[in-house]
Amino acid sequence: MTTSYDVAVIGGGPAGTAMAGALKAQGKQVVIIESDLWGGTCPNRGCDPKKILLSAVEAKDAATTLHAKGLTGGPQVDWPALMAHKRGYTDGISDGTLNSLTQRGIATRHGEAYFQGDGQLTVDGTVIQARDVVIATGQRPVILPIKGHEYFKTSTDFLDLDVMPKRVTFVGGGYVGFELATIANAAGADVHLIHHNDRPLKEFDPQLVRDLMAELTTAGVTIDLNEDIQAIEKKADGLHLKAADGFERVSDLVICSAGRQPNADHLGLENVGVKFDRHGIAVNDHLQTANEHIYAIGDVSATPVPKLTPLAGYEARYLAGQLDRPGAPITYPAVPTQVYAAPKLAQVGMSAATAAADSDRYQVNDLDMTKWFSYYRFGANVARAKVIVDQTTGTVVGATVLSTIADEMINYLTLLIDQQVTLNKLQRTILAYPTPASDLQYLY
Ligand SMILES: Cc1cc2nc3c(=O)[nH]c(=O)nc-3n(C[C@H](O)[C@H](O)[C@H](O)COP(=O)(O)OP(=O)(O)OC[C@H]3O[C@@H](n4cnc5c(N)ncnc54)[C@H](O)[C@@H]3O)c2cc1C
Ligand SMILES: NC(=O)c1ccc[n+]([C@@H]2O[C@H](COP(=O)([O-])OP(=O)(O)OC[C@H]3O[C@@H](n4cnc5c(N)ncnc54)[C@H](O)[C@@H]3O)[C@@H](O)[C@H]2O)c1
Repeated sequence: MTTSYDVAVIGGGPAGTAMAGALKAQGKQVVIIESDLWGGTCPNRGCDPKKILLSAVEAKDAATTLHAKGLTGGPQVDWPALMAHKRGYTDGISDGTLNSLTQRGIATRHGEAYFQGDGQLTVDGTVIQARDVVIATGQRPVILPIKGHEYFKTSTDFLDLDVMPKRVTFVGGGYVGFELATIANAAGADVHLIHHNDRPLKEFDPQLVRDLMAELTTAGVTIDLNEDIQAIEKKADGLHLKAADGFERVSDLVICSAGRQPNADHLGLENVGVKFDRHGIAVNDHLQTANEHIYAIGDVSATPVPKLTPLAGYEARYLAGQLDRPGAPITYPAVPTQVYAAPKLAQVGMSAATAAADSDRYQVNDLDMTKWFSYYRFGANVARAKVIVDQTTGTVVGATVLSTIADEMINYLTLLIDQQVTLNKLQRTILAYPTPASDLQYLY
C-alpha cells in the first residue's frame, strides 16, 4: 500500500507533534510516525515525570527548612505512592496525544520509519510518499561502553522505579545526574554521583555549581569528582564500580547519566545523503539537511542550542512557516536552561565569565539573596544570583540563579532580556508585592 502526503513527520515527541499540528493548521496533508510512546521523551520519560517526582522533594524541603521556625515533624517520601502519582499523569499521555492528533485530522502511523532511498520512506514495510520529510526522532541515553555496561540502567528506568533501592549511583554529572540524584536522595537512598573530571554541569557558572554541590553534599549526596569509571562487576553484595586509580563504589542501582545521543543511526540516512554525527543531524540555518526535501528539528538536529522542549516547539513553528513560505534563516532568542535539583540552578544569556572579559561594559551583580524577604520567609539555606547588566543600555543580558525558585525567576529574567527592559521601564510596571517578581528591580 502506498500513501501520499505533503509532509511526513518522523517522531511523535514535542518537536514532531508541534510540527504536525502547525502543518495541519496550514491545510497540509500530514502523517506523523512514532515507534514508541506518543508524546515522546518529555511527557513520558523526561521533564514532566521528573518534575512530578521533584514535587515531593520540594514539599519535603519546604517543611524541613521551616523546621523549628513554625513547623514540627518532618514528612517522608513514600516512593510507591509518589510513583503511583506520577503514573496517574504519565499513563494517559500516549493515548491522549494520539487522540489529539487524530481529532485534528492528522494521519498517524505506529512503527519504525526508515529511508530505503529517495522518496522511499517506509514504516514497517509500507511506503509513505511525501514531498517533504521532517525528522524529529530525539535522543536516547548514552551507555558508556565499559566492561559490565550491561548493568547500567538509564533515566527512563529510574523515572519508573517501583521500589527505591538502598544504594543508587549516577555516573555522569550533567542535568540528569544532578536532578535524579536529588530525587533519589530525598527518597531515602544512599546516593553517589560520580563525575569524570572536576567540572560537572560545565555550561553553568562554576561558583554556583560549587554552591549547589555543597548543598547536595549537606543533604546527603556523595559527589565524587575526577573518577573515571572503567568497569562494573556484579558481586554478591552489589554492583562494584571501579576506576583505574583504585576508586571503588558498591551500589544496588547504577544509572548512566553521561549524556544523550541522537536517534539518527537507525533511519537509513545513508540511503538519502543525510549526514549526522554525535551532535545530531547536520542542518543548515533553515533546518534543512543535505537532502533538500529532508529537514531535522528538535533534539535530533545538530543546532547550536541546548536540547530542550521549548526549543523543539520553537524549531517546529519556524520550519512550518518555512515550508509554507520560505524566508529568513532561523535565529534563536535567549534560551533559559536549568537543573531541577534542590536548590535549582538556572541560567540564561551571557555568563559572568564572558562579562568579566569586558568589565568596562558589563557589570556583574553577585547577589546573596538568602536574607531577602522572598527567601527568608521559608527559611532558605541558599539563594544567590549573578546578574549581568549591559551598562551601555541599562538592560539585563544574562543571569545565573541558584535558589528554590530559580525556575520561576529565570523566566522573568528571560523576559527582561528579550524585551530589553531597563530598570526605569520595569519600575513603571506595578508588580504585586511581596512576590519574587517584585524583587526583580533589585537585580539591576
Ligand atoms: C530525564 C530527562 C529530563 C528532561 N527534563 C527536561 C526539562 O526539565 N526541560 C526541558 O526543556 N527538557 C527536558 N528534557 C529534554 C526534553 O525531553 C527534550 O528536549 C524533548 O523531549 C525533545 O523533543 P523531541 O521531539 O525533539 O524528541 P523526543 O521527545 O525524544 O521525541 C522523539 C520521538 O521520536 C521517536 N522515534 C525515534 N526514532 C524513530 C523512528 N525511526 N521512527 C519513528 N519514531 C521514532 C521516539 O520514540 C520519540 O518518541 C529532559 C530529558 C530527559 C531525558
Ligand atoms: N532540566 C532540563 O532541562 C533537562 C534535564 C535533563 C536532560 N535535559 C536534556 O538532556 C540532555 C542530556 O542530559 P544529560 O544529563 O544526560 O547529559 P549532559 O550532557 O548534560 O551531561 C552528561 C555529563 O556526563 C559527563 N560524562 C561524560 N562521560 C562521562 C564518564 N565517562 N564518566 C562520568 N561522567 C561522564 C559529561 O561530562 C557531562 O557533564 C541535556 O543536555 C539537556 O539538553 C534537560
